[in-house]
Amino acid sequence: MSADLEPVVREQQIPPVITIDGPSGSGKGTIAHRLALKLGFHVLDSGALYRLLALAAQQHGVQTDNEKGLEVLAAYLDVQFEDNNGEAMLILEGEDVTQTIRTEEVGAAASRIAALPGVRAALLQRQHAFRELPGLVADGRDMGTVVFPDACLKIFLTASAEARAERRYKQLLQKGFDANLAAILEDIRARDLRDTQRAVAPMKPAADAIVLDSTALGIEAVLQAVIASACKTPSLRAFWDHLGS
Ligand SMILES: Nc1ncnc2c1ncn2[C@@H]1O[C@H](COP(=O)(O)OP(=O)(O)OP(=O)(O)O)[C@@H](O)[C@H]1O
Ligand SMILES: Nc1ccn([C@H]2C[C@H](O)[C@@H](COP(=O)(O)O)O2)c(=O)n1
Repeated sequence: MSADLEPVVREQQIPPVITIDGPSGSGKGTIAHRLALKLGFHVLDSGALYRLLALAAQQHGVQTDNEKGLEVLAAYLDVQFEDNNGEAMLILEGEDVTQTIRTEEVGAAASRIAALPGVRAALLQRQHAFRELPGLVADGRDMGTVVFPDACLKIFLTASAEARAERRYKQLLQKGFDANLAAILEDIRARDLRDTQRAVAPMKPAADAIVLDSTALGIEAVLQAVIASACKTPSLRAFWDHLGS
């Protein structure tokens, strides 16, 4: 943090939170990181926590419907989020699993265990712990509705399932993986359905969220739209004034 930003940060009693919720591939993670970098805020990728728990369950032979077993695993989950030249490095029980947790298989397992109320409750405190000065940008499905209902700015980022599948397809090809667009679209639709239809903390925009459809918008245009909303948010004003000066 630069020395001249210190008085701005000292004025904040409770660290401000910006939430970015939305379905898989809507661009939440990309926008959350870009925005956090601009503001010098921390980042919470809450989906990564569900993915880490799903992977740990797989490694320890805990079934995705074993709620009690998953709750215990969540309570003792040994994870670290480390910074690797500006990129998050995810360590599970001492092993770098940054890439391993990004497969569609782990994503689908994460979506299944995320429907269990005990699992969500067990991960709540870990998510709250990310709220530190100078502030936090949190992305997920229920950041604005359940985890940080008092967030000063709530964005719900969406896009058509087709556009999201296309983005994921390109991302996989860029990383050198084999990919099948039709299969990705099917996975995305199945995940949307599970994430929106579950009884507890379903994915939906908070009543006070700004809904942004990025189907026809590039990353830079989405970032500018979010920044425009952030500039109008009173508790973030001092940060933007500082950045502009
Ligand atoms: N507006 C956009 N236009 C085109 N591509 C985009 C846009 N936003 C994000 N992308 C690309 O789409 C891919 C998925 O983005 P990202 O990982 O940020 O989505 P996400 O919502 O966080 O997904 P998940 O919930 O599955 O983690 C990335 O390759 C990213 O560069
Ligand atoms: N706040 C959150 C974040 C994630 N999940 C679940 C549902 C998702 O399908 C899965 C993986 O998330 P992703 O990494 O794709 O963002 O985890 C959730 O229920 N609540």
